[in-house]
Amino acid sequence: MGLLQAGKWVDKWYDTAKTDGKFVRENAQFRNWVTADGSAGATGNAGFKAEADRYHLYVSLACPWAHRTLIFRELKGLQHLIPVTVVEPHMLQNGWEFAGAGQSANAHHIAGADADPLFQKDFLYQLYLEADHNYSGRVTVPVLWDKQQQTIVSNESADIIRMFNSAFNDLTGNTVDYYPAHLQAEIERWNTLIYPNINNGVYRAGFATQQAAYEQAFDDVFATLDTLEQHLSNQRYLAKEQITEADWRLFTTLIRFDAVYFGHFKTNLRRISDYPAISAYVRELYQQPGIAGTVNIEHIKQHYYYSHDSINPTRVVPKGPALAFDAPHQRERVSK
Ligand SMILES: N[C@@H](CCC(=O)N[C@@H](CS)C(=O)NCC(=O)O)C(=O)O
Repeated sequence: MGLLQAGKWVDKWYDTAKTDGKFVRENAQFRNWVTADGSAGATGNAGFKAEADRYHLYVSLACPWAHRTLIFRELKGLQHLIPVTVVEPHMLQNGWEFAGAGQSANAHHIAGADADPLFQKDFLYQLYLEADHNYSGRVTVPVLWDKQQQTIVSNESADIIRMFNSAFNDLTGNTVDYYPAHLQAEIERWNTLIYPNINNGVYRAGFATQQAAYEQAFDDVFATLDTLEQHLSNQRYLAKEQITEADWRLFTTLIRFDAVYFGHFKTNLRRISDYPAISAYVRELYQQPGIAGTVNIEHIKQHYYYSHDSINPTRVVPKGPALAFDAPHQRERVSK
């Protein structure tokens, strides 16, 4: 694990020395937007028009942030417009790597990872350098690449799913809206609760290097899960009557929770399977068309347990737990 400093790869772990052992996530730096007509989006530059055979998505199947973008690619019928490349789950001294030549010592090829079809790179950091040869910062997935301008459109999943939600509608004819105007305030309210306390909350617990920082994150995670359990006991989805962006953003953390966060990140007060409403809600989302195919528990477990050797130095990957996301959910019984 490492980062780029003025275009040079440096192998070092997160620095929590200056933050009392707290993990502080760095902001994504490529923040352009694909739009229907190529006009500028909320941030970044204009010039990224929604077109077929122009954009390429790089993801890890292990990563909850990248997972959001894969889900929206499915839900919005973008599979034929935006090809996807999956990195190896083991993220080691060279960061994320592609299948094929040049693997780091210790890295094993895991089924389902791809070579880089655009540049035949070995490592994801080399793709970042194609976009900016002087880049300084973390090298993260997801990456939405523009083959025309030969640059990264965005490496921020929250933005990429909003682009996928609407920018390509004229090309796909798929107008299902996961961020509808009348629910936006409520979606934002949920995102504001769930991002720091759940999505990033499990990371704050897992990457904390001091007891107090860990315990604060742990308490935030379980206080918020209690709030969610109560809400989802009476409401089928987060924002009223329909599945929205807020549900999918929550889903990618919940689906990983019992397999990795409970053990590896020590968020172990309760499992998701101990929460009746939340666990049925996860099963309902998992059983939506196209979603099960985006969930790869093997990549998820291999990534976390094998890559983070400061947390799990033996790199032994657990066999369990048994998971039953296909079991009946019976969420139609919950009033909307
Ligand atoms: N803000 C980014 C965060 C992405 C992110 O942190 N991805 C992780 C994998 S789950 C990563 O690539 N980490 C590598 C690193 O931090 O060096 C997003 O949501 O897109």
